[in-house]
Amino acid sequence: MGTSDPRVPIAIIGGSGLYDLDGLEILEERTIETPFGMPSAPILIGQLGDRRVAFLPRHGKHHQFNPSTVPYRANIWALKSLGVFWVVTVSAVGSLQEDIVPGHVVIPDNIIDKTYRRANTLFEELAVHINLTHPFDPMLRQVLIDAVRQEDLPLHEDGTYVCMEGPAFSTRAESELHRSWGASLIGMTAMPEARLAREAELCYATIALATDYDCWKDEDEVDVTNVMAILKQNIANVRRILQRVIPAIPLEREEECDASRALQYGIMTPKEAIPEEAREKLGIFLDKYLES
Ligand SMILES: CSC[C@H]1O[C@H](OP(=O)(O)O)[C@H](O)[C@@H]1O
Ligand SMILES: Nc1ncnc2[nH]cnc12
Repeated sequence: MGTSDPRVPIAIIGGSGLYDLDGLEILEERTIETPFGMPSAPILIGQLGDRRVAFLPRHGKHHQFNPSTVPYRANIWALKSLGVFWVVTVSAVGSLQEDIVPGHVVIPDNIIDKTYRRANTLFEELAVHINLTHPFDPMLRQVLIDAVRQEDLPLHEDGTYVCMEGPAFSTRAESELHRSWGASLIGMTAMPEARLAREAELCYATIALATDYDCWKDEDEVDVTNVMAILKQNIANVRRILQRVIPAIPLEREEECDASRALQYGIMTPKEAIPEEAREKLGIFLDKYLES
């Protein structure tokens, strides 16, 4: 595919245990250099029915990036450069609630960000303040909910995801604290990914698979081997959900997503004060507001 080829409207970002996508007719593996460095992996571009889909394994093909070193900004820039608008992500999460049993699917509706050593904006060279009240898009979440229901899988239709820095799992006291906040899930990757997606005016939602009860319930159970064992048992479910999600995304309703105009009222720095280099680097996001 060259630059004149049709845009790729949908992307799937795979988390732990999901390093490829089945059911796709693979068209190309695209290596994309970005102003933020290389993405986690070359991006697989494929076709499912009449829809083009990009797939990117968040932690790299060989899970070589930990949650703090994932190149989140490069990933978002690369997806934007393909013309992506709809981003569905998959994440393994710990459960903070008794009724979210390992193996259950959750479609989270909010996030508490506890990360502290990740670049958290695309816009370092200017001041941009986006609205992030609902970091997961309601319309895309509904598509995910419907797909999980059709698969008849145990589903929780909302929940707050606490994003911790990691890479170590929580202490018992932290786990109790997160529960006391009323949060449902603990994970390490939703931020800054969701925030950057919004800054890039991408519509974003997540399929979270509970893999463990974190340490508030199962002190000795939270380790990578146990998490991966649950993932292995359930990843076929996630793949089936994705097969339903891709054809169900309402491509014609982009403009109904708040994300499609997230920057409209957010750019504080006047055009004249944005350095030329930044205009070039960030033009993919800003040009529509700065031209004329
Ligand atoms: C493999 S256990 C911890 C690891 O799994 C989750 O990643 P992802 O959201 O990409 O599935 C969690 O956030 C940690 O990064
Ligand atoms: N308990 C947990 N804490 C943080 N990230 C996780 N990913 C899966 N289980 C997790």
